[in-house]
Amino acid sequence: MELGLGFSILLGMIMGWLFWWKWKNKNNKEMEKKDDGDGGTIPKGSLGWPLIGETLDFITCGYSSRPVSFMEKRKSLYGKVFKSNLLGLPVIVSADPYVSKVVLQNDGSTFVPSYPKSLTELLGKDSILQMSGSMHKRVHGLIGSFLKSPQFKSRITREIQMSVLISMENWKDKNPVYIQEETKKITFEVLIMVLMSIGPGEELEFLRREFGEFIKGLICLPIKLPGTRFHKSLKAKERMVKMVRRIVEEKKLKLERTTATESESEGEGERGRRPIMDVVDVFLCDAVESNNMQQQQQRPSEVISENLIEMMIPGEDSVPTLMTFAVKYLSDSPLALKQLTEENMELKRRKDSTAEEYDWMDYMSLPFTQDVISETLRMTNIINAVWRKARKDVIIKGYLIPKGWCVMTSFASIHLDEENYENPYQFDPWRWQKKEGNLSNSNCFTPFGGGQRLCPGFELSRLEVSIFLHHLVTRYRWVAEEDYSISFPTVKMKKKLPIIVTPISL
Ligand code: HEM
Repeated sequence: MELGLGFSILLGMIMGWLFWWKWKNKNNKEMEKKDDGDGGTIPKGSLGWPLIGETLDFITCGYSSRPVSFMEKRKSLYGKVFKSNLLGLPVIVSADPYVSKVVLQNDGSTFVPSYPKSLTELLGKDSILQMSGSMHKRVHGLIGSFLKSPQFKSRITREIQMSVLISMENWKDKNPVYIQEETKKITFEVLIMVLMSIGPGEELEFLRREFGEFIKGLICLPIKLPGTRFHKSLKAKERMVKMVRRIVEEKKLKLERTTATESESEGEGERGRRPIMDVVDVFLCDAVESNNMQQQQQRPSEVISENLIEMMIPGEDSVPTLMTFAVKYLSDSPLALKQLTEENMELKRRKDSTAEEYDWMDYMSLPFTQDVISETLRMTNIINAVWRKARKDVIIKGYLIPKGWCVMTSFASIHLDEENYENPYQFDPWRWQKKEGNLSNSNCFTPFGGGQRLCPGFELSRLEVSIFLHHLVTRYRWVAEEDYSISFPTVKMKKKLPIIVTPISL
């Protein structure tokens, strides 16, 4: 009896699989028929196994020492643009700089961001990462202009310096120093300062703890049952929203009072003088200035709080990873470390002799330091790809991307392609001085994405790393203990990069 039941289930599964396979092939053939009509062809490639597609190979390569091997294998079979099926979705993978550029530069009319379900649910419907069109353009512009403003730059330079120096102060008693942990503490402090002007203390620690809990659920099964990973993340987010909302409301009250006083005493012209200290101010002032307070009052603090929490996601892990890998590459490349130290010592001597404060430009205009950062970004591929979904059929360079399919623009494949970079696996900051061939082609270097969604934090990230490296090499010598990188699900050093530091006596 049991044998009979088992056999029936097995037969049922085989029949189901055959139907699915037949249906899928029919669908593909229909798609390919479409190719002839309008001039584009769906790229070559394989959709892999039923349901799982090529996901297993994708993940296995991700865990290996060479995560781009998934792309490399298929590039050699099908070319730089190929089709696949990943995480249950039909995908066009692009390792072609031009195709990726066209996808990234789209204004949202053809391509919209595509994220795993767990992430979209945790972010909520008003999320910046998911919005598109004119609303996205406005919010992106507001954040970008704030982060580029001279007032912000000079204030944040001082804040970052302070945070780096306080952290490094204790290092000599800490050996070994775990770079990945130390940098995470520094950059989280900076991020929260940028977003809502909260300095070290209980509130910062609360956010650090809850955010750590929240992000664990970004890539998991989106099941809301108590006890599940996803449910714990949702709860952590609720606690954060509650706290951030209080801060937003306090600031809003202050802003409303100032606005009322201004209108009574000095008139409209004075509004531009309101100091904008952080991203909360940016959002609140925008609401006032666009005379939008009424609409904003319906659910303002909630949406602003959610947006702020969501802005922590791209900023929280990426900058410390960049710092950690810069230290790793420099530890393995004594010549680069020597040149970087000389350049930074020169700046330190100049500053010490004049007793002048450092400003944004002092750090950002060190050419070799910037080359070290570019080379670290190229090799580390912190965000190795972005995903978009096609809202309609589109043809790029003769490739048809069907409506509903995703496009994965693989930055890592382009950054590690020997057609674009000679000896791509070699850490060579000097290559940026030559600026030959494809190095001058900005489509071949996109660690911060591109087009409408170009990372608004790109200069801030470079500044943070420049300040960190400056104070590291002018204060300490170090020896790195053995460690190695892992790439899945995110890039990091397996043992958090322990280093033994010795203070430099000048
Ligand atoms: C090394 C550090 C960083 C890297 C490599 C990085 C990379 C990226 C990339 C590739 C994107 C584009 C995503 C897409 O096209 O869908 C992006 C978007 C974004 N990044 Fe960064 N990021 C970094 C640091 C930061 C920091 C410090 C902040 C916060 C201040 C930040 C805030 C954002 C935001 C808000 C977006 C979304 C922009 C939009 O969709 O309009 N990022 N980042």
